[in-house]
Amino acid sequence: MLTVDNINLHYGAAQALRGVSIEAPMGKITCVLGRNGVGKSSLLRAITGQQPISGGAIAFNGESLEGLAPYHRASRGIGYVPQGREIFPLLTVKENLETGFAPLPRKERFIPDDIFSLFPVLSSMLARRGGDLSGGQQQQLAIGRAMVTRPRVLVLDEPTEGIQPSIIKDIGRAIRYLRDSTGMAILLVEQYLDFCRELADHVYIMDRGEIVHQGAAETLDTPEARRHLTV
Ligand SMILES: Nc1ncnc2c1ncn2[C@@H]1O[C@H](COP(=O)(O)OP(=O)(O)OP(=O)(O)O)[C@@H](O)[C@H]1O
Repeated sequence: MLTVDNINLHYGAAQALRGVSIEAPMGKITCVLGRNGVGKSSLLRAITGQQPISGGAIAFNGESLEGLAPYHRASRGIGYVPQGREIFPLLTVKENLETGFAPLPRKERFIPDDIFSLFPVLSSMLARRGGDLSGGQQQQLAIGRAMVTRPRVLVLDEPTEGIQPSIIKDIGRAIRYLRDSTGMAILLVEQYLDFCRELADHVYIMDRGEIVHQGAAETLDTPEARRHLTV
């Protein structure tokens, strides 16, 4: 499992994470909910190594990730779907998927077929430029690109942001399939409560840089949980 233990994160003098601890077990979907600006992306940037932490520890299956660059964390099996997708607009869909080869040994440098079964639209658009895809198609491409790296932990930053309902359903289905077929740990941060309630095995709520609630998905319906999620 992925373990985040009591981490702090600062941007200069401003503290974005305060003593955050979460666990993302293998074969489970763990969801971190919170309003804008509470520190959800900072948590994922700490896990993927994009942003250094100023206290605490992050480990995968008991091995510390401390000091490892994002590239090395990807080789250890941490796959990342960043907020806003970060598709390369001038590369084709196929080339975007192939950027996921970077952390892989040579014999694993191929695109797994299940990406195209999950997201058939990608197979019909392999030669199209990433920048010409719709937002929903780009999100599917970003998840596909992370799958190319054969992650053991998949970390997703607001996968439903700006996406139409039918594609949100496809993305939810894909995330469930990945949990059930590969047994990977899935950690996603979201503002969209219904998406998390349907998908998550375990939820955390963040508020102002801290974890303020945790429990099964059904506990999101308690007044105390709601209070942290309403503006
Ligand atoms: N590069 C940065 N430099 C300085 N402050 C930052 C930086 N990135 C984020 N912050 C601040 O840290 C806090 C947490 O931001 P973060 O992006 O982690 O929140 P979030 O919950 O992901 O929000 P959103 O849902 O809007 O993406 C915010 O107050 C934000 O302004």
